[in-house]
Amino acid sequence: MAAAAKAAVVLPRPVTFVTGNAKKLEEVKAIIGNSIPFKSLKLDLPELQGEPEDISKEKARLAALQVNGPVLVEDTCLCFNALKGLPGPYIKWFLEKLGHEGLNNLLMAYEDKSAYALCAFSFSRGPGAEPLTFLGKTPGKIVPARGPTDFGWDPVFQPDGYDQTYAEMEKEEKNKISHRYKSLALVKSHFKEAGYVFQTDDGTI
Ligand SMILES: O=c1nc[nH]c2c1ncn2[C@H]1C[C@H](O)[C@@H](COP(=O)(O)OP(=O)(O)OP(=O)(O)O)O1
Ligand SMILES: [Mg+2]
Repeated sequence: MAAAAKAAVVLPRPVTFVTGNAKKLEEVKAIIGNSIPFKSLKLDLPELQGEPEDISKEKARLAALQVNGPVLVEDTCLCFNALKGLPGPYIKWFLEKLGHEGLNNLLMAYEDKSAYALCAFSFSRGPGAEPLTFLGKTPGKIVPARGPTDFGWDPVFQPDGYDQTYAEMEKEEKNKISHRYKSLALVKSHFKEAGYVFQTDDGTI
C-alpha cells in the first residue's frame, strides 16, 4: 500500500533570510540556488551571548518578529581547539580587533593549530514559533593569512584535506565543503521533508 502523502504546511508569507553580511548572502544564494525560494533582508540583529545554537535560535526569534513571517538566519563561529572552542561565536569581534595576524598570535603558545568553522542556521515559521536549528561543521587549521581578504577570516582558515585556505579556494569549491554548505544541506532536507509551501506577498502559492 502506498504511504499516505504528507500534507503540505502552508505558510502565509515567503521565507526571508535575515543578515547584515552581504558576503554570507552571496554564498547562501549560490548554495541554495532555486531549491528554496527566499527573499533577503539586510538587518544586523542583536546577538545573545552563549552557545552557538542558542544564539542562532534567538536571532531567528527576533528576525521572525521583525519580518512578521517565516525567517532563516545563521550564526557563524570559528572555534580553536587549543582554546576549547573560543573565540567561537565571538569571532566577529576578535577578528575586528586583532586582525588575521592577531588570530594566529592567539595560538602562538600552543602546538595545536586545529580549528573548526561552525554554521548554525535557524528557521522559524513565524513570530512565536520555536526555531529549528541545523549545524554544519568543517574542520581545519589556523594558518598565516593567504589569499583575498574580502570575506572575514577566510584567509586564515585552511580546511582539512586542502592545501588552500578558504580565501584561496574557488568559490564553488568552498561552497561544496563549507560549514555553511553543510548546515544548508540539512535546512534543504528539512524543507523537503516538511513540505512547506510559502505564499507570496500577493497571496498566491
Ligand atoms: O564563511 C565565512 N568565512 C569567513 N568569515 C566568515 C564566514 N562566515 C562568517 N564570517 C565572519 C563574519 C563575522 O565577522 C563572523 C561571524 O559573525 P556572525 O554574527 O555570524 O556574522 P555577521 O554579524 O557578519 O552577520 P549576521 O548579520 O548574519 O549576524 O565571521
Ligand atoms: Mg552577527
